[in-house]
Amino acid sequence: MQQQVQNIEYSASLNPLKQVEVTTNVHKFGGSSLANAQCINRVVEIIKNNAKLNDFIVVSANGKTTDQLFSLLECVDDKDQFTVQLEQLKNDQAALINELLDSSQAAQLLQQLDKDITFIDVEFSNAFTSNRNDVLAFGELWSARLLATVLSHNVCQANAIDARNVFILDSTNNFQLNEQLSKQNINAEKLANHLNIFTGFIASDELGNSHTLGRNGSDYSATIAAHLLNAKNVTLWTDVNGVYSADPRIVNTARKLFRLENSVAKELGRLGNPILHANTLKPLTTHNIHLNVASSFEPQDSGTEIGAFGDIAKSEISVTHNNELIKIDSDEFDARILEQINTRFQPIYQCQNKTCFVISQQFADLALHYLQEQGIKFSIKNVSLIAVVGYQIANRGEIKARFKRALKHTDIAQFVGSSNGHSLLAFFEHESSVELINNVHSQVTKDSRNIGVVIAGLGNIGKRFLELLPAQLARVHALENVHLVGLATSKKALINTDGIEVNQALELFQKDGLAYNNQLLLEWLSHHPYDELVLVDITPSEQFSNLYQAFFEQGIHVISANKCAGSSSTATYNKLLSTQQSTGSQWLVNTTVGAGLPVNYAIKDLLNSGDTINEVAGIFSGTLSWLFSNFDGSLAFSELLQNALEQGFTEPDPRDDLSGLDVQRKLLILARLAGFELELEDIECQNLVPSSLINLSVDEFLTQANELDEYFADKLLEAKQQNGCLRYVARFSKTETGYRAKVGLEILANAHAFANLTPCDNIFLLTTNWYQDNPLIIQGPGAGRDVTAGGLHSDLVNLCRELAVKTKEVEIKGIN
Ligand SMILES: NC(=O)C1=CN([C@@H]2O[C@H](COP(=O)(O)OP(=O)(O)OC[C@H]3O[C@@H](n4cnc5c(N)ncnc54)[C@H](OP(=O)(O)O)[C@@H]3O)[C@@H](O)[C@H]2O)C=CC1
Ligand SMILES: N[C@@H](CC=O)C(=O)O
Repeated sequence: MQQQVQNIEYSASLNPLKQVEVTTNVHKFGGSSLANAQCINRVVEIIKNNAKLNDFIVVSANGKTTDQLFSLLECVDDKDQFTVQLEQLKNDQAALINELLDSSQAAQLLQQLDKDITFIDVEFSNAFTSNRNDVLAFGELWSARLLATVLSHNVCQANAIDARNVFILDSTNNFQLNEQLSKQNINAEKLANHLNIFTGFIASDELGNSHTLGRNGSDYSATIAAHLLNAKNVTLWTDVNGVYSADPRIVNTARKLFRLENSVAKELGRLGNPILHANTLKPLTTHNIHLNVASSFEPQDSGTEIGAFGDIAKSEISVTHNNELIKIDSDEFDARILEQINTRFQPIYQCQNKTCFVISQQFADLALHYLQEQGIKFSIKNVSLIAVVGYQIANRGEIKARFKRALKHTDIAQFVGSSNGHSLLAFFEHESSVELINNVHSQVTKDSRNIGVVIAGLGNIGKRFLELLPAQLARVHALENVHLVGLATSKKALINTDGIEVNQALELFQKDGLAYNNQLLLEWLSHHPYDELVLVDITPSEQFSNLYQAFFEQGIHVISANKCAGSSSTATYNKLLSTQQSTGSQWLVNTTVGAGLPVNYAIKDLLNSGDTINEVAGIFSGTLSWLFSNFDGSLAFSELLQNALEQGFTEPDPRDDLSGLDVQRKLLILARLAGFELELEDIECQNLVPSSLINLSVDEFLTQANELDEYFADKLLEAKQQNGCLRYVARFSKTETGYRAKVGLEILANAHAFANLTPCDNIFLLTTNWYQDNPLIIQGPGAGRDVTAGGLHSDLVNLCRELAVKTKEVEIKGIN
């Protein structure tokens, strides 16, 4: 059982790193989630992993129990049938109890079950005249008692509560909930340091009569309980894994909506969404309760969170349809009748001149009966609806235009914006076809995928990347739905699921960033609310690169400037590649070699075109290129090194350049891209750092860097004596038996192609089958803030372009 040892928990919604006060949470499990012993065991696991003591667990009746009870009530004139069905019901319940508990644990529940079955039998003899709801209540009662007993024996103390002792409906006021009394009751009934298992669906009035809360009443029970308990979160654990941008059984490109603004969710419920029900959402208005829809069959999946959010969540658009509506027309409606219609039949639409309204067919009989009773003359028509729903969508001209475009070839009876502005409604006098619904969905949601970006590393290159981000987001169409949602350095992180204002990102990071650890970061990343999440790694950290495996497992995309993962061991690297490919994550590494130069892209293109890479050679270090191009003896080598550091060319620790490690890593990355399998140690490497400087801190090394001067002065003299120059060269070539790979200092003739570079330039010579006598050359600045940050932006744009054309079909699990 997950007990909060300290009195803190982490906010799941906006800033996951922020500690918030512990509050009561409510979890609701529907009938299909509790259908059999296996399902109940799964629910116990979910409770262990997601609930804490003092939380409320609201349960529906197991599986089809409510249907069985309804069926018994129908048997009023058929004793034989009643007896058979009652026996079946008893056996089913007893079997469930016996499967989940040993005989001593089960005894009391079985005894209680016998009593309940006798009660139903007696009620049958009375023709169920007065206590129908008492019979129906057994479904939830049995479910709550069983779960409480299983939890008590296996997890922690649990207490079953009969909601009829809590929720009191006022029979003198349209059976509205008596909030004050119900609040007192819930506080009196709950037990501290227990899990409180609460029956959904049922309530009673002040006279003690049982009532049910109607279709999907248990969801409603959960949100009422949350409201009375001042709970912050309600999770509806159900058989679907969230709310989609359209019914995924019909639209297989529907997107899961990870977050839905309260008012939009209510609108979906009002229009007949099969998961969100208008009543369930009613209690959410009063305080800031977040409602989560999650799957008990796939509890690790992020579901849909409903609450108060910022602009990113508010931009979500969905399409809902309803073929089971009737339109009632009359010119005899007066204010009193309209008020009754509004309170009793939840109209989806009412015409402006008040001569018609549209209601769900489930209310049709009641509504028609009511109008007849009132002597109103009216006509009715079956109609259907396709609605586009989103925050203040009625005011979004471009969506309205796209919706209309999708309906171009269809007869529309009415096209209106809802009075609350959150939906555009098109009514038809025929059923909406699957094709039409798909067409509307693809037209109105076509670029609504949200991409979150997290930047790790805000140093030399990271800061420049961030500086360039606002202009890129404003300028590049492919980045239209890209949102900066996280920033991290080694010490602190800022995550804001609602988006971090890009123009003030660094200030916000300084002000609001919080200490974090990788575990916390991974937890958030595994439940992020975006269609796609991109992590831009601009750290030099091997430890951070060890998280890639987890990122790829979560389907997160990575853009690396960090070279560690690309040059890790073959086993690690291959595992990363295979995970990345299996989950569809993208891994872009262009800046790991040559900064912004497109050498990685060039190698990939050559291979794609059927060519073979036979040799890669060149100057791969911007720092060493700059140093050796400028080193003519007029300044000490260590002075030049300091200068290269200040210009942002070097690694955070310049010994990674001087030791050859940086070049060795780059050669390995390119060789792997070219299709060779080798380890870093397979590349011979000349280390230019003397042993006296190896074990120092970076600061100590820089202070003592003049120890390098004599060695390099001698080397320069040697080169001059040979009429040559010093260059640190990388060479890889395919041989008959495998390959040869080395990086090291060479004296080159002054006329050599590698000798005549602009300081800091890299040069890559690619010798291939097709570029044999005249190798392909890529040359240009190979290090520095602008070119590297620019290269990372190029990767981001390329990635977003790929993601824009990615189609993801919904896998329907659990939806029936
Ligand atoms: N300079 C260049 O031209 C090029 C550089 N690169 C690569 O870019 C990367 C960054 O270089 P540069 O900006 O110069 O480095 P800096 O040292 O200037 O900045 C590094 C940043 O990474 C952060 N960081 C370090 N470790 C971690 C960690 N474990 N988790 C999260 N954040 C961490 C640091 O945070 P803190 O401040 O808290 O330590 C700092 O913000 C390197 O991998 C480098 O090889 C690639 C191509 C070209
Ligand atoms: N320190 C590196 C930076 C780019 O990778 C270099 O100098 O090339």
